[in-house]
Amino acid sequence: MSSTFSASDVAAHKTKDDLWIIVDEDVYDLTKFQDEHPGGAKILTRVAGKDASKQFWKYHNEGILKKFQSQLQVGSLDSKKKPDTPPTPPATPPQEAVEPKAEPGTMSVEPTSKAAVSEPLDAFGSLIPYGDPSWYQTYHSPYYNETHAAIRQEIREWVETEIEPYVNEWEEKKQVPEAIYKQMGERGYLGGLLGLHEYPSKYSPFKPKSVSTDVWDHFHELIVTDELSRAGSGGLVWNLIGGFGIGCPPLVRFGKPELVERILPGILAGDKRICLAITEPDAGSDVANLTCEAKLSEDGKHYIVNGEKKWITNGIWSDYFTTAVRTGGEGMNGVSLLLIERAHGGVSTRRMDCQGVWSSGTTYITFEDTKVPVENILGKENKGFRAIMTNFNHERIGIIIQATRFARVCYEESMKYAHKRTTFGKKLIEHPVIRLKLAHMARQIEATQSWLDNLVYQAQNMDDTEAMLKLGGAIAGCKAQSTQVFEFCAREASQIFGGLSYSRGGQGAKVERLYRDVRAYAIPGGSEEIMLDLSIRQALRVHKVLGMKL
Ligand code: HEM
Repeated sequence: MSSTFSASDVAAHKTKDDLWIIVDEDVYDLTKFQDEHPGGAKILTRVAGKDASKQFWKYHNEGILKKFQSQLQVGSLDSKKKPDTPPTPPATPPQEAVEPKAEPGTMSVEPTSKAAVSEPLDAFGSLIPYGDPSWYQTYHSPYYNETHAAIRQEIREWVETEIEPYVNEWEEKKQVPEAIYKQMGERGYLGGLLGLHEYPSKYSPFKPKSVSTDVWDHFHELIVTDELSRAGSGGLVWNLIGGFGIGCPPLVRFGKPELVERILPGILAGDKRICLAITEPDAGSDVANLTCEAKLSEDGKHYIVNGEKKWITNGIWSDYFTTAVRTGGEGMNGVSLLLIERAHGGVSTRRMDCQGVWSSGTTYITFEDTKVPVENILGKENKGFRAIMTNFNHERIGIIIQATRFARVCYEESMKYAHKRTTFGKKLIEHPVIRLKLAHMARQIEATQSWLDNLVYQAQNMDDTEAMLKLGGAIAGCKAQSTQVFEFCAREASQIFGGLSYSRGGQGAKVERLYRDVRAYAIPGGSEEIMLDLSIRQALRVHKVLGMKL
């Protein structure tokens, strides 16, 4: 935007038929827009020709400007400085600035050894305390390095410009544009979201731009999911990675080489979609009891599949279905995993209307005499249960990452709003009752993040079998922890936003939406009740083997 104006130039456009305003030294022509302005036209005429920054920020958040800027901005004030790189606080504060004084009741302790101390990274993001994980905010971390910072920067830029401003619209339409999913492939992100120890370069036609695939690890994967979640929409995240993140890993791990070579590159490029079909109308967390049957044809070349699947994320858009079927007798030893292709025929999908995650495409599927070649089996016949269990850890880690970031979004939005909104003559942040709410949110978010980071580090350093056995319990416990924290934060944020989070859209949009998304996290992937019980049972089983003494 090259045109520059003086404040008096703008002041000349002060009528309903010629209505300009200034927001943060940028000039907007609202003449045509005023009649479609959701806040009304009259309120705009009151600030016509003037600097309306204060009024603007009272009623809107950043996303609005990003969305409308290209359409409405006509220039900037001549007083506006050219943008230069924003000053970032140094990662290590200068020596003289550090004068820690112990608060009453605290102790000042000298570090005893510097051997294990990693250098903190430069500051990134808003620096709202606890608004991002601590490694974003110049604190030390044993897990994150410059390559993690690079992928974080790349995704945040993409999400803030091309996704976040449009999320409300997409959610109402219950669909994310296909182009966004395609970009997930073209940006090389899909290949990095499989929970593998190595990036599958051989099969991925595209690679991430800012990080070499040689160093790609579980923390890069965590960051992709985490930064996507900052858009504050479970529907968006599940649309993009919900089906893929749980449906594709079993294909990669257990599929026959010819099958993997034939279909994986198209999936990783973002051209084809895959989902995981396990849950049935009568079998949710109780996987061993599923009834969808796959009978071997007389010539032994095909399975004939009949049955129903329910609450399947992305099913309506999927080309491939990683499906749990009964190939043998009752219980877990009669279950197999089969890669069913829509092209096999006999596959019907219909959208289900749900409380939350609207743009995720929750689906009811029926298989009627679907003829699947035996080559499409994933792993061995009747040994599918183990594959499903291995997959659960990856799925649950994904849920923990998302739920923890959503809790943080609720907290961050509340913190920003508490600095804007005045009640009873004081900003909300000046009321102790509001600070108490924020404190209870922050302490739980930080505790969950630390547990999550530790679990990801463990998973990174264990092989799949060890991780499945040793981490299964803790991941289940952390899943329940993260969804309860998410639920708590969504509730508290909603109380802070009041009516703004009861109506849809506007400043409370993220909080309103996330509040509706809570159950989509607390129930699937193992309900909280089952997760908590498993967290103890599984840990006891493992620690008995480790030599537990009671
Ligand atoms: C670039 C200029 C502006 C744009 C693009 C814009 C856009 C919007 C949009 C999209 C909404 C719907 C709510 C949301 O999604 O956040 C809205 C609501 C509103 N706007 Fe604006 N607006 C602009 C300027 C202003 C100004 C200068 C004022 C005040 C003087 C104002 C007052 C309001 C009010 C009161 C609401 C309703 C808020 C609510 O429902 O709580 N807007 N605006």
